[in-house]
Amino acid sequence: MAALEGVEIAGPLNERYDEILTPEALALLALLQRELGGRRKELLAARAERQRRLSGGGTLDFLPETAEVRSDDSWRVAPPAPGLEDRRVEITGPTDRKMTINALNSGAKVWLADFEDANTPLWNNMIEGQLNLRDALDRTIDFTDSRSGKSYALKDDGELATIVVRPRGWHMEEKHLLVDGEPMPGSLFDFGLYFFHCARRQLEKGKGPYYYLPKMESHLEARLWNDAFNLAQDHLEIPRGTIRATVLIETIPAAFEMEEILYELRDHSAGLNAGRWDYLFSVIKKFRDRGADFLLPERNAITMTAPFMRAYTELLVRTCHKRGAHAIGGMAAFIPSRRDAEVNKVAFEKVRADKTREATDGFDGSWVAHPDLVPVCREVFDGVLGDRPNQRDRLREEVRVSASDLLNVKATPGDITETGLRNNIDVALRYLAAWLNGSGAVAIHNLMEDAATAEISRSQVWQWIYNGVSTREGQKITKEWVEQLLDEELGKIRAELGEAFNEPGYNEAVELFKQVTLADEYQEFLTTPAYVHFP
Ligand SMILES: CC(=O)SCCNC(=O)CCNC(=O)[C@H](O)C(C)(C)COP(=O)(O)OP(=O)(O)OC[C@H]1O[C@@H](n2cnc3c(N)ncnc32)[C@H](O)[C@@H]1OP(=O)(O)O
Ligand SMILES: O=CC(=O)O
Ligand SMILES: [Mg+2]
Repeated sequence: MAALEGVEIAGPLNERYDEILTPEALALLALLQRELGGRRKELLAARAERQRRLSGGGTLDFLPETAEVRSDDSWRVAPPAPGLEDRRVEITGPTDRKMTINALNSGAKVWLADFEDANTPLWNNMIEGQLNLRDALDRTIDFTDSRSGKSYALKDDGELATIVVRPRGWHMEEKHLLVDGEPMPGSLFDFGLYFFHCARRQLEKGKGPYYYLPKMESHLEARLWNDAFNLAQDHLEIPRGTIRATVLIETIPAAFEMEEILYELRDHSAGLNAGRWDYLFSVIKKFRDRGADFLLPERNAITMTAPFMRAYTELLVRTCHKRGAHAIGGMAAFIPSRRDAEVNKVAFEKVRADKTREATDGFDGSWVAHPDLVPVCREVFDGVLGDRPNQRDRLREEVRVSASDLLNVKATPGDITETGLRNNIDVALRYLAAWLNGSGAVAIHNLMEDAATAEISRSQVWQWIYNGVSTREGQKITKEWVEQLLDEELGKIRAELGEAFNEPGYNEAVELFKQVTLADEYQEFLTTPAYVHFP
């Protein structure tokens, strides 16, 4: 349907979707795409070019052409915006109606409202998520669970978390909105719709339009975001610098450009976050064909104390605080259970230890995946921060991190075992089945799984096959063996789920799994071929 000159909506217009896809909102999206879409494509091509260099034996290093940005001590990012001074606990999660209310009520300082790792980009999820955010700001959101009869409503405004929206990354497209015949970039679609509908609503409440920016690979990608912000602010006559964005440093190339990323976004910057799961995925992806020097142990064996992970988080805190920016910690994957006291105990202990390390290292706050973990994270940061809203004054000037520290992957302790291989297969299958069914975040074996963690699982399998790796037990990992284990793991899931086993869903998951692990060519993102499965 042509909604505006050159703009076509190719998805169904369900109830209330016209409240989000208004001609004025679509005009902003078209402007963003027409002005910035070409540069987005060039930057994606630059990613591919960098990959060719890495696959050819190249390396990553701090950029000589931006040395001045790093050595110039005079610049700082903008001061924290209202609602973002104190970020000691941030809860993350998808934007369905119940989770929206639960997250806002959770007692966390910030809610990362997720259109990305924790979300399946079904058309319905994208538009209804925008409606839920707008309804939450208008306080017209409520929800009654038809099964339990439980009703949900927002607490008073003063008790709610500050909303920070995470749009999709630069690589994804929203195929249900075409501008001049081309799919709209998912990033600009999510950013633009939230900005159009909620920027003024947020300002009226004394806060602002805030974002988390995922999966960037260079400071030039940050510059593109900054230009999108200026374009959108000018278009709606909202002063430049009103938007604030926290960038996830979750790719290995971006770790070499942290300071430049802050610089590009300095008038809009709200700091950096250590997105550990995508970071691990990126390390595997970028060096997937480089043999033993870049082989990590199986995913459950890799911890934040591995030397290359410490180098990255230490550098992140140091860089942020040098520039007056917040440094926010990442996600410990342990999920509590309200039904199993032992699972709960383990989750609390693990999360407490993780948050303690972060708070001691100088982070200003951190993420949790579940409301029951909010008090754990808050207590730990209260212990370090006391009444101070953050510890940006802890400069960590003693930290020294070199390029080789960031790339020191092979010093990571741990093994590759048959159990680890089976776990990667099992988790990837279960996650893919859930994702295709519309859930982008799920608890599997008491761990939070989302797009980033699933990327690690499937990339490890591809990397082990490609590099002819043998398990600790001495068995070589081949396509044939993986296919055999795939059948076995699928059989176990079928037996465990019984009648709940969704045969067509798992068949699709298996097909996708094979596509992203057994094909000779590596797929850059699991979600790209997966998205093709949606109408
Ligand atoms: C790598 C990264 O990017 S990390 C960030 C992205 N990942 C995420 O955001 C994951 C967020 N977490 C989640 O989605 C969920 O916690 C899951 C899927 C892992 C587990 O969810 P569930 O199985 O529903 O957990 P559980 O049954 O214990 O939930 C208990 C209650 O807490 C609520 N809840 C759980 N997690 C969240 C959350 N993140 N936000 C809001 N509410 C939540 C549930 O809705 C449920 O509410 P109810 O009692 O009113 O029905
Ligand atoms: O988005 C966060 C991550 O760890 O990935
Ligand atoms: Mg991520």
